[in-house]
Amino acid sequence: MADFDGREELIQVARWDYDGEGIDEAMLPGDPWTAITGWIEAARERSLVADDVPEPDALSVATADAQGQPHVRTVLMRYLTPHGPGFYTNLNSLKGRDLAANPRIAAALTWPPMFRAIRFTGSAEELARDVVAEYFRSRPYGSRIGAWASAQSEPLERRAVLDERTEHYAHRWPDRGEPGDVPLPDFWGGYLIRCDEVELWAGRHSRQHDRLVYVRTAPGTLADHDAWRIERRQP
Ligand SMILES: Cc1cc2nc3c(=O)[nH]c(=O)nc-3n(C[C@H](O)[C@H](O)[C@H](O)COP(=O)(O)O)c2cc1C
Repeated sequence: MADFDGREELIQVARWDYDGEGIDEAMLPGDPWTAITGWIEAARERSLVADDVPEPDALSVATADAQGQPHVRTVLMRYLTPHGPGFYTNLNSLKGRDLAANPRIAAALTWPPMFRAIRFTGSAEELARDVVAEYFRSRPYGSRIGAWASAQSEPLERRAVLDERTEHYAHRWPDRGEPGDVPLPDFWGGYLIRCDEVELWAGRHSRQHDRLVYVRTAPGTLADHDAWRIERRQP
Protein backbone atom coordinates (compact mmCIF):
# COMPACT_ATOMS: atom_id res chain seq x y z
CA MET A 1 0.00 0.00 0.00
CA ALA A 2 1.22 3.50 -0.77
CA ASP A 3 2.26 5.39 2.34
CA PHE A 4 0.07 8.48 2.33
CA ASP A 5 -3.17 9.72 3.78
CA GLY A 6 -5.60 9.06 0.95
CA ARG A 7 -8.03 11.70 2.19
CA GLU A 8 -5.47 14.46 1.66
CA GLU A 9 -4.41 13.12 -1.71
CA LEU A 10 -7.89 12.77 -3.21
CA ILE A 11 -7.99 14.69 -6.46
CA GLN A 12 -11.07 16.82 -6.96
CA VAL A 13 -12.27 16.22 -10.49
CA ALA A 14 -15.32 17.02 -12.49
CA ARG A 15 -17.31 13.80 -12.68
CA TRP A 16 -18.94 12.95 -15.97
CA ASP A 17 -21.60 10.33 -16.28
CA TYR A 18 -20.88 8.25 -19.38
CA ASP A 19 -24.12 8.10 -21.23
CA GLY A 20 -23.04 6.39 -24.44
CA GLU A 21 -25.33 4.15 -26.44
CA GLY A 22 -23.68 1.01 -25.15
CA ILE A 23 -23.37 -2.24 -27.04
CA ASP A 24 -26.24 -4.58 -27.84
CA GLU A 25 -25.01 -8.18 -28.20
CA ALA A 26 -27.78 -8.89 -30.67
CA MET A 27 -26.32 -6.27 -33.01
CA LEU A 28 -22.69 -7.37 -32.51
CA PRO A 29 -21.12 -9.08 -35.54
CA GLY A 30 -19.58 -12.52 -35.02
CA ASP A 31 -16.14 -11.27 -36.08
CA PRO A 32 -14.14 -8.48 -34.46
CA TRP A 33 -13.11 -6.99 -37.82
CA THR A 34 -16.61 -5.75 -38.71
CA ALA A 35 -17.10 -4.43 -35.16
CA ILE A 36 -13.81 -2.53 -34.86
CA THR A 37 -13.79 -1.09 -38.37
CA GLY A 38 -17.29 0.28 -37.75
CA TRP A 39 -16.13 2.06 -34.61
CA ILE A 40 -12.87 3.26 -36.16
CA GLU A 41 -14.75 4.67 -39.15
CA ALA A 42 -17.16 6.43 -36.80
CA ALA A 43 -14.24 7.99 -34.87
CA ARG A 44 -12.53 9.10 -38.09
CA GLU A 45 -15.78 10.61 -39.36
CA ARG A 46 -16.25 12.44 -36.07
CA SER A 47 -12.72 13.84 -36.29
CA LEU A 48 -13.73 15.51 -39.57
CA VAL A 49 -16.87 17.16 -38.25
CA ALA A 50 -16.16 17.78 -34.54
CA ASP A 51 -13.04 19.09 -32.80
CA ASP A 52 -13.15 16.66 -29.87
CA VAL A 53 -11.47 13.66 -31.56
CA PRO A 54 -8.43 15.32 -33.15
CA GLU A 55 -6.45 12.11 -33.64
CA PRO A 56 -8.80 9.12 -33.95
CA ASP A 57 -5.90 6.75 -34.75
CA ALA A 58 -3.88 7.54 -31.61
CA LEU A 59 -3.01 4.13 -30.22
CA SER A 60 -1.64 3.61 -26.70
CA VAL A 61 0.86 0.75 -26.89
CA ALA A 62 2.13 -1.18 -23.88
CA THR A 63 5.21 -3.39 -23.99
CA ALA A 64 7.30 -4.94 -21.25
CA ASP A 65 11.00 -5.72 -21.10
CA ALA A 66 12.57 -9.06 -20.16
CA GLN A 67 12.32 -8.13 -16.46
CA GLY A 68 8.60 -7.40 -16.80
CA GLN A 69 8.96 -3.62 -16.53
CA PRO A 70 6.05 -2.16 -18.56
CA HIS A 71 6.39 0.85 -20.86
CA VAL A 72 3.51 2.66 -22.49
CA ARG A 73 3.46 5.30 -25.20
CA THR A 74 1.19 6.60 -27.94
CA VAL A 75 1.75 5.90 -31.62
CA LEU A 76 -0.41 6.25 -34.71
CA MET A 77 -2.27 3.21 -35.96
CA ARG A 78 -1.10 3.39 -39.56
CA TYR A 79 -1.75 -0.26 -40.42
CA LEU A 80 -5.10 -2.00 -40.15
CA THR A 81 -6.01 -5.21 -41.96
CA PRO A 82 -7.87 -8.36 -40.89
CA HIS A 83 -4.45 -9.63 -39.71
CA GLY A 84 -4.49 -6.95 -37.03
CA PRO A 85 -3.74 -3.33 -36.24
CA GLY A 86 -0.17 -2.07 -36.54
CA PHE A 87 2.13 0.90 -36.33
CA TYR A 88 5.47 2.16 -37.61
CA THR A 89 8.47 3.08 -35.52
CA ASN A 90 12.20 2.79 -34.96
CA LEU A 91 13.02 -0.90 -34.44
CA ASN A 92 15.88 -0.01 -32.06
CA SER A 93 13.67 2.19 -29.87
CA LEU A 94 12.73 1.18 -26.35
CA LYS A 95 9.52 -0.42 -27.65
CA GLY A 96 11.54 -2.25 -30.33
CA ARG A 97 13.98 -3.56 -27.74
CA ASP A 98 11.11 -4.58 -25.44
CA LEU A 99 9.42 -6.47 -28.27
CA ALA A 100 12.65 -8.23 -29.28
CA ALA A 101 12.89 -9.57 -25.72
CA ASN A 102 9.18 -10.11 -25.17
CA PRO A 103 6.72 -9.97 -28.08
CA ARG A 104 3.63 -9.74 -25.86
CA ILE A 105 1.84 -6.45 -26.45
CA ALA A 106 -1.35 -4.59 -25.58
CA ALA A 107 -2.81 -1.50 -27.21
CA ALA A 108 -5.86 0.73 -26.91
CA LEU A 109 -7.73 3.24 -29.02
CA THR A 110 -9.67 5.59 -26.73
CA TRP A 111 -12.29 8.10 -27.79
CA PRO A 112 -13.59 9.69 -24.57
CA PRO A 113 -16.15 12.03 -26.21
CA MET A 114 -17.73 8.97 -27.85
CA PHE A 115 -17.65 6.93 -24.62
CA ARG A 116 -15.82 4.24 -26.56
CA ALA A 117 -12.52 2.36 -26.45
CA ILE A 118 -11.07 -0.68 -28.17
CA ARG A 119 -8.40 -2.82 -26.50
CA PHE A 120 -6.14 -5.25 -28.33
CA THR A 121 -4.08 -7.93 -26.58
CA GLY A 122 -1.68 -10.26 -28.34
CA SER A 123 1.79 -10.68 -29.76
CA ALA A 124 3.73 -8.29 -31.96
CA GLU A 125 5.22 -9.38 -35.24
CA GLU A 126 7.42 -7.24 -37.47
CA LEU A 127 5.66 -6.02 -40.60
CA ALA A 128 7.08 -7.29 -43.90
CA ARG A 129 9.76 -5.03 -45.39
CA ASP A 130 7.77 -4.39 -48.58
CA VAL A 131 4.80 -3.18 -46.51
CA VAL A 132 7.13 -0.91 -44.49
CA ALA A 133 8.82 0.38 -47.66
CA GLU A 134 5.51 1.29 -49.26
CA TYR A 135 4.39 3.20 -46.16
CA PHE A 136 7.78 4.92 -45.78
CA ARG A 137 7.58 6.22 -49.34
CA SER A 138 4.18 7.77 -48.57
CA ARG A 139 5.53 9.83 -45.65
CA PRO A 140 6.38 13.53 -46.05
CA TYR A 141 10.03 14.25 -46.87
CA GLY A 142 10.72 15.75 -43.42
CA SER A 143 9.45 12.63 -41.66
CA ARG A 144 11.60 10.37 -43.85
CA ILE A 145 14.72 12.43 -43.09
CA GLY A 146 13.68 12.57 -39.43
CA ALA A 147 13.65 8.77 -39.27
CA TRP A 148 17.35 8.79 -40.19
CA ALA A 149 18.23 11.64 -37.84
CA SER A 150 16.71 10.21 -34.67
CA ALA A 151 18.18 7.25 -32.80
CA GLN A 152 14.80 7.04 -31.09
CA SER A 153 14.80 6.58 -27.30
CA GLU A 154 18.58 7.18 -26.97
CA PRO A 155 19.82 10.09 -24.82
CA LEU A 156 20.31 13.37 -26.70
CA GLU A 157 22.90 15.78 -25.36
CA ARG A 158 21.32 18.88 -26.87
CA ARG A 159 18.51 19.68 -29.33
CA ALA A 160 21.15 21.18 -31.64
CA VAL A 161 22.69 17.73 -32.17
CA LEU A 162 19.40 16.46 -33.61
CA ASP A 163 19.15 19.54 -35.85
CA GLU A 164 22.70 18.92 -37.11
CA ARG A 165 21.94 15.29 -37.83
CA THR A 166 18.76 16.29 -39.68
CA GLU A 167 20.74 18.77 -41.77
CA HIS A 168 23.39 16.14 -42.46
CA TYR A 169 20.86 13.66 -43.88
CA ALA A 170 18.92 16.34 -45.75
CA HIS A 171 22.20 17.28 -47.46
CA ARG A 172 22.89 13.63 -48.25
CA TRP A 173 19.41 13.02 -49.69
CA PRO A 174 17.97 16.33 -50.91
CA ASP A 175 14.23 16.74 -51.42
CA ARG A 176 13.57 15.96 -55.08
CA GLY A 177 9.86 15.68 -54.51
CA GLU A 178 9.97 11.94 -55.14
CA PRO A 179 8.88 9.14 -52.79
CA GLY A 180 12.21 7.35 -53.36
CA ASP A 181 14.54 10.26 -52.66
CA VAL A 182 15.22 9.05 -49.09
CA PRO A 183 16.07 5.35 -48.65
CA LEU A 184 14.30 3.26 -46.04
CA PRO A 185 16.55 2.83 -42.98
CA ASP A 186 17.14 -0.79 -41.93
CA PHE A 187 16.32 0.21 -38.35
CA TRP A 188 12.91 1.64 -39.23
CA GLY A 189 9.91 -0.63 -39.52
CA GLY A 190 6.59 -1.59 -38.08
CA TYR A 191 4.72 -4.07 -35.95
CA LEU A 192 1.51 -5.95 -36.48
CA ILE A 193 -0.48 -6.89 -33.38
CA ARG A 194 -1.66 -10.49 -33.74
CA CYS A 195 -4.64 -10.36 -31.42
CA ASP A 196 -5.75 -12.97 -28.90
CA GLU A 197 -8.42 -10.66 -27.51
CA VAL A 198 -10.22 -7.62 -28.84
CA GLU A 199 -12.41 -5.70 -26.42
CA LEU A 200 -15.07 -3.15 -27.24
CA TRP A 201 -15.77 -0.88 -24.27
CA ALA A 202 -18.74 1.44 -24.20
CA GLY A 203 -19.29 3.86 -21.32
CA ARG A 204 -22.74 3.72 -19.72
CA HIS A 205 -24.48 5.58 -16.91
CA SER A 206 -23.31 5.16 -13.29
CA ARG A 207 -20.17 3.33 -14.43
CA GLN A 208 -22.25 0.32 -15.54
CA HIS A 209 -20.32 0.10 -18.77
CA ASP A 210 -20.63 -2.49 -21.50
CA ARG A 211 -17.57 -4.63 -22.19
CA LEU A 212 -17.77 -7.18 -24.97
CA VAL A 213 -14.61 -9.16 -25.62
CA TYR A 214 -13.82 -11.26 -28.66
CA VAL A 215 -11.66 -14.11 -27.35
CA ARG A 216 -9.67 -16.15 -29.84
CA THR A 217 -10.69 -19.83 -29.97
CA ALA A 218 -8.86 -20.90 -33.16
CA PRO A 219 -6.29 -19.61 -35.65
CA GLY A 220 -7.70 -17.11 -38.15
CA THR A 221 -7.91 -13.43 -38.96
CA LEU A 222 -10.00 -10.79 -37.25
CA ALA A 223 -12.54 -11.24 -40.04
CA ASP A 224 -12.91 -14.97 -39.47
CA HIS A 225 -16.22 -15.77 -37.70
CA ASP A 226 -15.06 -19.21 -36.62
CA ALA A 227 -11.98 -18.02 -34.77
CA TRP A 228 -13.71 -16.07 -31.97
CA ARG A 229 -16.23 -16.31 -29.20
CA ILE A 230 -17.79 -13.27 -27.54
CA GLU A 231 -17.69 -12.83 -23.78
CA ARG A 232 -19.37 -10.07 -21.79
CA ARG A 233 -17.28 -8.84 -18.85
CA GLN A 234 -18.21 -6.88 -15.76
CA PRO A 235 -17.48 -3.19 -15.92
C1 LIG B 1 -0.22 11.42 -31.01
C2 LIG B 1 1.15 10.77 -31.04
C3 LIG B 1 1.51 9.99 -32.12
C4 LIG B 1 2.76 9.37 -32.18
N1 LIG B 1 3.02 8.53 -33.20
C5 LIG B 1 4.16 7.81 -33.20
C6 LIG B 1 4.39 6.80 -34.18
O1 LIG B 1 3.53 6.53 -35.05
N2 LIG B 1 5.55 6.11 -34.13
C7 LIG B 1 6.49 6.35 -33.16
O2 LIG B 1 7.54 5.68 -33.17
N3 LIG B 1 6.31 7.28 -32.21
C8 LIG B 1 5.16 8.01 -32.20
N4 LIG B 1 4.94 8.94 -31.22
C9 LIG B 1 5.98 9.13 -30.18
C10 LIG B 1 5.87 8.03 -29.11
O3 LIG B 1 4.83 8.34 -28.20
C11 LIG B 1 7.18 7.80 -28.34
O4 LIG B 1 7.63 9.02 -27.79
C12 LIG B 1 8.29 7.22 -29.20
O5 LIG B 1 7.79 6.23 -30.09
C13 LIG B 1 9.38 6.60 -28.34
O6 LIG B 1 8.82 5.59 -27.53
P1 LIG B 1 9.73 4.47 -26.82
O7 LIG B 1 10.95 5.19 -26.28
O8 LIG B 1 8.87 3.92 -25.73
O9 LIG B 1 10.08 3.45 -27.86
C14 LIG B 1 3.71 9.59 -31.14
C15 LIG B 1 3.35 10.39 -30.06
C16 LIG B 1 2.08 10.96 -30.00
C17 LIG B 1 1.70 11.78 -28.79
